[in-house]
Amino acid sequence: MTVPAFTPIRTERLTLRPLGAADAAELHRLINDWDVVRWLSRVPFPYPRELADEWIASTHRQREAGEAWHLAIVGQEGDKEVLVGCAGLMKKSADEREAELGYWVGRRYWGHGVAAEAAGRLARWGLANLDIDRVVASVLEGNDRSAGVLKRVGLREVGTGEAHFLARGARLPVRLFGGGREEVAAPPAEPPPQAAPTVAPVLAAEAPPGKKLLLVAACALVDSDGRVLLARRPEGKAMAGLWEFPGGKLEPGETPEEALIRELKEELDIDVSAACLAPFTFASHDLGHAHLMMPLYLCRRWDGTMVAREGQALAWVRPNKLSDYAMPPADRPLVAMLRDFL
Ligand SMILES: Nc1nc2c([nH]c(=O)n2[C@H]2C[C@H](O)[C@@H](COP(=O)(O)OP(=O)(O)OP(=O)(O)O)O2)c(=O)[nH]1
Repeated sequence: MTVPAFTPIRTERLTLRPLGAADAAELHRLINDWDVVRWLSRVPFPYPRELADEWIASTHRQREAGEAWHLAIVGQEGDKEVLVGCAGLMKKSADEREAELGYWVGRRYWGHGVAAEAAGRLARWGLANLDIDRVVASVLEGNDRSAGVLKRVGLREVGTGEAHFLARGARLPVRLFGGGREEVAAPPAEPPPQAAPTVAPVLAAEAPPGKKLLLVAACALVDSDGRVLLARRPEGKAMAGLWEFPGGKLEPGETPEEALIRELKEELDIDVSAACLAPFTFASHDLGHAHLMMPLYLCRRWDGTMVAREGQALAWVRPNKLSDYAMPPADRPLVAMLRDFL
């Protein structure tokens, strides 16, 4: 199996990238510090220098096996790249749909929000790109700084437990945290500007009662082998990491067919004519904040070479394998209908 090269993950100030042999000396210098190690469960103290080399090599094997993604947190000092700490996501097994988030930051970089920036981005990246639905973490009782980081990432405290702490040679109480896509969403956006008090009652009176109807047009593209195209919702969108039928929201004044022709061009660079869009079925689903009404079309003919223009992962899937892909809840009945029809 070939594992694609890992594309570094960037935040405003930091880069998360695989560790290399050249990081070992600095990693050792940062982690061989009781104030760092005393909060970490799987790290010995003192930390032998050779362990840094061994551990870095093991991170590559674990990533290739699809079990763990341990990454260097790297910052900039002037024009120099500096190792700041490490962050990782670990699965108990490759087919597990949950990953444990862990991180540490070298003492000299404390107090700058580095851990929350790196751990938050890694958690969102994991939910969008690994086949997981939940991120969990634990912190040693008394480590309030780390509990604060997890809360800023969006994880909720869900209970207590115990874990073995290697450097302390004991089982100790931990606080447990967890969260899914909803909780670990993108950082809160700027609050919308407050409407002037004189205007607000007028707006309220004009707002239609009931839930907003969200109109989305979607398409099952079917190739000559009878496989269906699924696209993965990218990081930053709601339900990131779930697989969906290409498509999108109707813009004002658009028909569903027009919206689909536009979306298929924008997302996949293909040209589709309205005559090739066959109405198939629809989804009607409560999204909480709105009600989704989504016609699903079938399309077997298009022009142009398909390109994932938004960097989204694509998969051509046999109808009987569609249910192996995690999809938004609204799509579940559609999958069953497609399987029966195709
Ligand atoms: N395209 C598509 N959307 C789906 C599917 N299932 C499902 O629940 N949805 C929901 C997810 C979103 O709430 C909504 C689509 O909105 P979106 O944000 O992806 O639409 P868009 O492409 O216009 O995106 P944007 O420009 O607003 O970012 O429909 C599906 O199979 N395909």
